[in-house]
Amino acid sequence: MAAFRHGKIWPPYPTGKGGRCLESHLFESICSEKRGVNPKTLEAVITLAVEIAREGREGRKVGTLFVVSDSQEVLKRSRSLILDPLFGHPDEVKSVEDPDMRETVKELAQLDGAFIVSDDGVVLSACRYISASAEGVSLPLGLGSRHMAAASITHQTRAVAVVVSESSIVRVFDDGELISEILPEIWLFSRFSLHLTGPVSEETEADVMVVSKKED
Ligand SMILES: Nc1ncnc2c1ncn2[C@@H]1O[C@H](COP(=O)(O)OP(=O)(O)OP(=O)(O)O)[C@@H](O)[C@H]1O
Repeated sequence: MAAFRHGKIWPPYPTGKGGRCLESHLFESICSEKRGVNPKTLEAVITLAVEIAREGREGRKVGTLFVVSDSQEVLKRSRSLILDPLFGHPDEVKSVEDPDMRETVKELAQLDGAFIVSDDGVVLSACRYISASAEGVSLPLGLGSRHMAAASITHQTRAVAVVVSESSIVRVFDDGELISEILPEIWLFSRFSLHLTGPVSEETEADVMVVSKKED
């Protein structure tokens, strides 16, 4: 079972085989204090998102969305698509750093909708439809409704959103803007098109590339 321990993804990928372990400082520039969300929670969510993008589920690609922090405002701007599978479970078992919870999230990620994660790292709700208005949000062309929901909710609240695209790219949104694209190894061997525009920085480690918008 994969786990997030001491700032590392462990065991290495693919799960159960020999290989590398991804040091968490690859995500440090994304998870800085200036995002206004708990950096430890954001890092755990991004690491989980990269795991989902790389592993998929039962041989299939999986896409999903995490909305991190400002959870009361995010809950107000979203609704359950089905009876919430996380409802009624104590917060102690719903930490995004807990290996059992991470496996549960990977299973639930196959369902429609978003996960809502509190600033202190509790996965509060799953399968949420985000109904934030897209007014004033400009998204790079070619991204669909999951990405629009991520951009919109971060425009309307103080949350940061992490999208796992079914095309195995992880994208991070803050303040209604795409701020980072994370490419697992499959993309590094082929042509890929980034949606970030303007000056960007690139970091590569253990077959993961992080491309981030350069801060002003
Ligand atoms: N407002 C929303 N809130 C939560 N989830 C959404 C919302 N809109 C779409 N989704 C989810 O995104 C899924 C894919 O939609 P779509 O293909 O339009 O998105 P996309 O941005 O192109 O994502 P991908 O790159 O994964 O295909 C939907 O099946 C649904 O589960």
